[in-house]
Amino acid sequence: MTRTDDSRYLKGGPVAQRIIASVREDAAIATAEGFPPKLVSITVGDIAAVDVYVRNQRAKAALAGIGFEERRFAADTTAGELEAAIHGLNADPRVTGIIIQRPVPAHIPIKTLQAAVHPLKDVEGMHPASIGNIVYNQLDLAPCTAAASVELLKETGLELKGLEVVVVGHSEIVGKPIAFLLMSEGATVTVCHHMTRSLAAHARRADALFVAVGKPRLIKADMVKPGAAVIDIGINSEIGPDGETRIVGDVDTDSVKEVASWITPVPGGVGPLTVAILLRNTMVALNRQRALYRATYGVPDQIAAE
Ligand SMILES: Nc1nc(=O)c2c([nH]1)NC[C@@H]1CN(c3ccc(C(=O)N[C@@H](CCC(=O)O)C(=O)O)cc3)C=[N+]21
Repeated sequence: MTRTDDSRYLKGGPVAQRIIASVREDAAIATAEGFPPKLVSITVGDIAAVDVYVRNQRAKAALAGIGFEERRFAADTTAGELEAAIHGLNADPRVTGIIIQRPVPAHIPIKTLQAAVHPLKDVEGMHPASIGNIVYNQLDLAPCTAAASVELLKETGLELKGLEVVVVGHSEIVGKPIAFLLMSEGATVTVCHHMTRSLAAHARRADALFVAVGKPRLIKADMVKPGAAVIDIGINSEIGPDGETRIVGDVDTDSVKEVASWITPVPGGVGPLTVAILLRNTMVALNRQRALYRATYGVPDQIAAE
């Protein structure tokens, strides 16, 4: 089977546009009903990798009709001060979702911060209660990058039930949630990491290979099964041959695209979809909050009838 280069590329942009268009409709309805969605981003210190993400969040939130507010804290802010700020946002009914941009400075325990976000406002899906939902097969709100990666695999049309999947990288924010999402979809999942003995032997068995470790060109053509789908989640910046800084993933795209049937480009693959999923998660969170509001206060008709 011969395919053009372009048909091998699994691009995130078109899928992201579809999701954002649907979020935009839902956000307009919710706003008209008196529940405007609003996302608050928390950044601690100055990190270039976070800047790109926040810039895209702001732009896409505006497109979708979701309010966006950025709270920037100095690198020497204490964990206590950040927790207090999060508690304030939890209590503010105008705030739908809170996202803590990672990484945070080393003196801040990220898990404590993530756990401080009220589970109903956890649009990142990183609270222990949210991760627990994934384990229990409730998949409507998952960590954004993981959900984006799985969404792109679905674009291939491959049957996930029984699919041999290998995930390289076992981070809490990407690798582990991908493994749980795919297990819930019926895939057979192997998770590899820095202690794995033969990465190549595992990777070569995969019908779908997910890579999220932060090592440029870790995955070469001889580690990929012919016809596989390769989802590259790495974001590494390096100096290109022209002396300019460029972003590359964890996969040696030029060689792997000759072997794989599908490959996500970096940039233009998982990244744009990650932002779209964050906005979709914000609407899921809003709907959960509205359901709780209704359950607590009832609908006007019911109250009048009592
Ligand atoms: N709590 C938390 N959750 C995250 O998911 C998270 C984070 N912190 N910290 C930073 C990293 C990085 N990240 C990106 C997401 C999308 C693009 C993105 O949209 N990239 C586009 C455009 C790049 C560009 O505009 O240059 C692309 O790949 O095509 C980039 C980076 C999420 N992260």
